[in-house]
Amino acid sequence: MDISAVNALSYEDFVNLFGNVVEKCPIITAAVWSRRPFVGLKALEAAISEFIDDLPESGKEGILRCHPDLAGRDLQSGTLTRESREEQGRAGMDALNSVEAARMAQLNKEYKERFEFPFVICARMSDKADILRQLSERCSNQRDAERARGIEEVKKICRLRLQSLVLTDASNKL
Ligand SMILES: NC(=O)N[C@H]1NC(=O)NC1=O
Repeated sequence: MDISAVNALSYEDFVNLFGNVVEKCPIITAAVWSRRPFVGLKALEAAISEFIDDLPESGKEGILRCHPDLAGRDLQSGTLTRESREEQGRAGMDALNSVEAARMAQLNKEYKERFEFPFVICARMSDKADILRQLSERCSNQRDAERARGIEEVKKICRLRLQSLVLTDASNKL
């Protein structure tokens, strides 16, 4: 799918296709449609980043709170979004042994108690050992730094989701 095809999409089709590039935040996609025409995929990505950066801190925390825990309840009950299921699966989150699963659950809980939003990391750029290590390390960060770090991870997830949609045949579903 080239950028002229992206620019030609109605807002309904645009939101259908790109609505989950930021997890469970289709409002972001719906808002950036107004920024067409995009000169390329990077410009679309930049428009999403700018929208996020312009939000108040509470809005950024809201985005983080829309993310499911890694190896959490949604994964166990099969209620993850398709994108999140693939990402968590690739990082081995669906194949933790009982010791790893207990550690992940405990650290996710500690993280949420400390920051009041979930730990977010771009799972496709990590593996389970790295995720556990970073989760443990990031638990001792300051809240502001951790909010900013989580948002940087959201942007990495978004970039990879956009690339998979535009550079593969997924867009043929339109
Ligand atoms: N909590 C969290 O990081 N969730 C995610 N990360 C990712 O790459 N996909 C997700 O759903």
